[in-house]
Amino acid sequence: MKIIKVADSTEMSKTAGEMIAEKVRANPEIVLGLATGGTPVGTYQYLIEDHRKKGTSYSRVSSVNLDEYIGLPKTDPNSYYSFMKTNLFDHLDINPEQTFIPDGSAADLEEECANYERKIAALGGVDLQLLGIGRNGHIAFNEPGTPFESRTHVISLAEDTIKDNARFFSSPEEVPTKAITMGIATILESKEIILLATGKSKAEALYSLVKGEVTEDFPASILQRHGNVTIIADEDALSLI
Ligand SMILES: O=P(O)(O)OC[C@H]1O[C@](O)(CO)[C@@H](O)[C@@H]1O
Repeated sequence: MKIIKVADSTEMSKTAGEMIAEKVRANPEIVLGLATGGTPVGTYQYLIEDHRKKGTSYSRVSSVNLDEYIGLPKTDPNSYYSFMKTNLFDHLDINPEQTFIPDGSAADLEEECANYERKIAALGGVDLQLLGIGRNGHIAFNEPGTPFESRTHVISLAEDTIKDNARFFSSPEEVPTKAITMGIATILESKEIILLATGKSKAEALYSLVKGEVTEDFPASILQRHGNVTIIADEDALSLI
């Protein structure tokens, strides 16, 4: 694993944004795997600025998102569909029909999971996957205990995750308790992974990710077995390493 230590979240966003924009310019048909949460927002702002100033084009890029809440309509500001439109897609020249997010309102969720896997396969897999990390070690919404061989599936969110994500909602009771998430095996098939983290609250998680035992109790630990992972994190998040 390659670790890039930066001063703060602004520098992290710039470093990650530059890497991603460069890869898009090198391969205009790249398949990007995209993440939500607070951490990647600055990176998306960098990509938008780079698109405006340098003209990096996303017209032939495809994207697949990691996860989506179940039970929120797409139009809800807290759905990841809305998050991606607001924070990224509406500001790029990406074709909305080439952006894929699991449908958390699908009538048949199992079928939706199988369809999502088929979509990723039809795109030829993910070239570059952006990841955040939960304090409990989740990647996407793969909570502790999720099998490493899992593919896109429905998951019940851990109490910790509901508490952590309550900051985006008016109250913890409004946080959905279930989600569709790409599986761990699905994520591991990405050709390249960039994981972002900032702040002291992620320091223990980064320690376990880099130095801990590879165990399903800490899903992100499996990244030790992937051959092309770059962690971009600030000094606080890397303070235990
Ligand atoms: O970036 P944040 O908001 O700390 O979230 C970390 C992780 O948690 C999630 O938001 C899911 O809870 C992921 O999408 C993200 O990678």
